[in-house]
Amino acid sequence: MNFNIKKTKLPGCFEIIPDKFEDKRGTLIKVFHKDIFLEKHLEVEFAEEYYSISDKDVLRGLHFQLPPKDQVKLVSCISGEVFDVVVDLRLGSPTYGVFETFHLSAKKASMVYIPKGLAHGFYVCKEPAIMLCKTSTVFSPEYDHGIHWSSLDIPWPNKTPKISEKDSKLPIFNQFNSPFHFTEEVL
Ligand SMILES: Cc1cn([C@H]2C[C@H](O)[C@@H](COP(=O)(O)OP(=O)(O)O[C@H]3O[C@@H](C)C(=O)[C@@H](O)[C@H]3O)O2)c(=O)[nH]c1=O
Repeated sequence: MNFNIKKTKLPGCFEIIPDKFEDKRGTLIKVFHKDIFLEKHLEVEFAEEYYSISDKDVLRGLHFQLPPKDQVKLVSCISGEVFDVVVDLRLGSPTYGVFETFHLSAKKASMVYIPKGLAHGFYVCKEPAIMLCKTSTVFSPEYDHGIHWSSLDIPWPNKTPKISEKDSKLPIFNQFNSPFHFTEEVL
């Protein structure tokens, strides 16, 4: 088995397309393989894994943890469909302030590998959307932070999504003083 690792325009951020094993019963998809990830120079030390279940029109994000609790994330949509977004917040990055979008679905099965210093969020196009997320550090509420979803003219499919009260109070990108710095290591 293998993973097709596609570069995105954001250094260190990849779309990962796993092999699909299909037979008359259905499909089997592997979302992580330590040796292959090591070979491809991807993070293998994940500290937590969780999933969220969301209805249509829900938007979660754009989230990240602040240093020193910043984290690599590996996300995939295992039910429904989402419009997924990452934003580069790394000062000195050639793509600082640039976003990348992905269409993730249970059917397509691709994943997004998100390095430290990027904000992440998604909008639910088809419910129930189940998003699986591995993180390289444990959840730390004091370091949990984000930028407002409406930052940067991201072409969200819906301009009036359902969001949490916490997300409605996040600062917009232009008012966020980024503590993240770009390092060549992610290339
Ligand atoms: C993310 C997270 C939340 N929680 C708790 C805090 C809160 O009471 C409840 C819901 O948290 P939130 O509102 O932050 O959940 P949510 O908005 O789904 O947060 C997620 O959004 C997407 C976009 C991501 O990228 C994820 O990494 C994560 O930040 O779950 C944990 O205990 N551990 C966790 O790892």
